[in-house]
Amino acid sequence: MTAQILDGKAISADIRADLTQQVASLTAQGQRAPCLAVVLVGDDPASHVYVRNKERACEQIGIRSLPHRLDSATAETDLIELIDTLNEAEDVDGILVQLPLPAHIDADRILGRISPAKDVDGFHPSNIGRLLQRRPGLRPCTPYGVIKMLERTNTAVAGKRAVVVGASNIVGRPMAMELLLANATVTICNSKTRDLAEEVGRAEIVVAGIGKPEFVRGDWIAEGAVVIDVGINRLDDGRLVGDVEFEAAAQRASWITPVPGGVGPMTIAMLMHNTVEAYRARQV
Ligand SMILES: Nc1nc(=O)c2c([nH]1)NC[C@@H]1CN(c3ccc(C(=O)N[C@@H](CCC(=O)O)C(=O)O)cc3)C=[N+]21
Repeated sequence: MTAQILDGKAISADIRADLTQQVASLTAQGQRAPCLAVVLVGDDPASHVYVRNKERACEQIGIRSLPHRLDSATAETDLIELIDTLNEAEDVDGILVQLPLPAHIDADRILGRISPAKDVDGFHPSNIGRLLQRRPGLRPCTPYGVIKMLERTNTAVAGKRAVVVGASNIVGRPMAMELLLANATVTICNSKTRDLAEEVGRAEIVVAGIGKPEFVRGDWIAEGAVVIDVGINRLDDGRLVGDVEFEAAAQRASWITPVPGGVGPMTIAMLMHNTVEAYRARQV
């Protein structure tokens, strides 16, 4: 089998076009535009690129973006003060604090300070807890985007054997909860998993989020599996590769996501989706 490409860029564009229409109809009714506050601490060049991409997506959709670029030496107490101000601001619907934060700032404390109603990343313990209890609030963007991609393959997720490789707080764990919410039979693999090739080989849906270039070998993939690659790794030669050995996996999979142009653009689309959802939930 040779896999069909699951085109995250195209699906993301569809979702963003739909959001553009929704926002246009809100503002045509005289309502204010949704607003996303984006907080960036320090001068990590990759973070600046990501934040610029998020601002561009906002602009395209008609979401107001409110950037806060802070010095890398910013004290944790000052950042907390800013979060509190944004939590209180009537005209701010979503708050995104770009990760990673400088080492002297406790990221968990900051993420936990964001009002759950404005937590468009879906990282707040309250939103994670709601997902665990299958009454989701705002949902983590990357796993939510993966679910939207699976919908596009017309694969029924319910009853499928899904294997998530990686158990991080922002990808693996919430991904497993999303798949369980969709009634898949879910296995979460971690760095101690004994026979990873065997676990992956049983999967009808594989989601890789490990952060190691081409870590999942193509010959582990079962014939006809759907392969979702969340990894984005920049190699020394400048190439961008995922966590899956793409060419070999594509020989066996029914669907596969490319890197770039796969899950990455979906993360941004779902961030925009969450901002509009947070806006709607906050209107009277
Ligand atoms: N609070 C917070 N929320 C995040 O969601 C968050 C974050 N912090 N910190 C950094 C990571 C990373 N991330 C990406 C989103 C989109 C692409 C993306 O669209 N990538 C494109 C282009 C890749 C490239 O050329 O570099 C692609 O995969 O096709 C990548 C990475 C969001 N993150």
